[in-house]
Amino acid sequence: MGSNSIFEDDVEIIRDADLFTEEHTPEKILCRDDVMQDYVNALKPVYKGRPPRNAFLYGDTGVGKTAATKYLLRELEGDIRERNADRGPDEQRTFTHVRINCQNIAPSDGTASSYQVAIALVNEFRDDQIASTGYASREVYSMLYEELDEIGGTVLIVLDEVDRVGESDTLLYDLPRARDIGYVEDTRIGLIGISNDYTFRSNLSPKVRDTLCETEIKFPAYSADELEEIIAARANNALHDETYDKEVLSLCAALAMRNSSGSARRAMDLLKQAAEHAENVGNMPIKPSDVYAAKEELDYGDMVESIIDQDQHKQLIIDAVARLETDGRTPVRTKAIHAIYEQLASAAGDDPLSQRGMYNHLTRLDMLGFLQSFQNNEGLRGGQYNTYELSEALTVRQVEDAIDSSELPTADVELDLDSILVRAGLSED
Ligand SMILES: Nc1ncnc2c1ncn2[C@@H]1O[C@H](COP(=O)(O)OP(=O)(O)OP(=O)(O)O)[C@@H](O)[C@H]1O
Repeated sequence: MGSNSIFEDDVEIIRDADLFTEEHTPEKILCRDDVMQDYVNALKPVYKGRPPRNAFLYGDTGVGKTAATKYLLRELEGDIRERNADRGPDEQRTFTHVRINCQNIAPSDGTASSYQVAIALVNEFRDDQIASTGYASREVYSMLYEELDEIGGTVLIVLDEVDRVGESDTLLYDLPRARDIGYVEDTRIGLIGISNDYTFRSNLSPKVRDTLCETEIKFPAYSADELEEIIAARANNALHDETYDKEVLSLCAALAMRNSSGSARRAMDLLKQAAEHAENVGNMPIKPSDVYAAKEELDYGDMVESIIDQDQHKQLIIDAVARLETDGRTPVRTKAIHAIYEQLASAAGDDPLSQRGMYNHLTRLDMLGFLQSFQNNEGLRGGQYNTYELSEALTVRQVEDAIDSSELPTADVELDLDSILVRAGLSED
């Protein structure tokens, strides 16, 4: 059944790519027995038709918080449905759950307000969506409680990345109390907050903390063996038989352990990317070299992403240093970086920061590992000064990719570095 399509590979390794997506909920949650038992206990009241408990789940990225939540909510829903099937109309239990990722509704460099979370929740419940601005807060909250009241039974609201909910955490306080306060009559509301920010809990106002953290469940990082077990189970369904061996799985687990502090997501991404790499180059089975290539590709993308996550000033400074680097002028002094940065900021329609203002960002970029600094000492005459270049972890191409992908209009701006530097009173060298 061969195909002549140019899109066909000689070898096919991936059987079901959907199993590698974030949307996929695993059939089983492996290696999490203790945690799962605590979580099951926290959800039992819902099954029994009692007032729900609120819960706060925390742990590093990729340790199964979301997967465990999606899995248990699915189980809970199924078990309640089964239970209802055996009971009469008076004994039916209604259970509804929604999950919002607060990161998706927060602006890129800020936090989501209670107002924005409320709008997102209203839109989860309604077919006719409301706009994200233009309503008075009171109006939005009353729409939300109206919707919740109409649903009845128990409603569990899962707020993933709950640390992205900002200072005004009214909603986190009000939602679990809605019935006591009288905002809703019949519906019982439970809140599940998920976070990988350890400081978030202690920053909550005490009254919110006491409610949300009624049950706290800590998800520890996985060991390399656990990571291997988790990806082996996924590989079993997602990849064709005999396209991979234990060595490849161990390598993915070890690299995820070493570079990404026990993240199952990283181990999974490495395996998927290695499988794709093997298909592209025609390796069968997957080789360790495919895994290393996958690691390179993922690291490359991570760095680009983390530049995109920086605020505009920092992106422009990195862009300025990259341009100086392309021109062979790095390591370079602050004044020269500022001269180029100033032009880029103006081109981007930004008010350029003063050299001093920019310097704070520059030292931060050095600390964050985007830039590398050198201390120079020219004695009494020259004094002490720093010079900068892109850090070893960062290439000019990555910076260009990041600037291209972010919404900065400077990607196409050509600068004549020579004349800018001369104008700034900086000689050629
Ligand atoms: N114990 C497990 N068994 C099976 N799959 C798992 C397990 N833990 C994690 N995974 C898988 O690893 C990936 C990352 O897990 P998940 O999204 O649950 O992490 P998280 O802790 O919620 O991370 P984040 O804080 O970044 O959202 C998902 O593809 C998930 O299916």
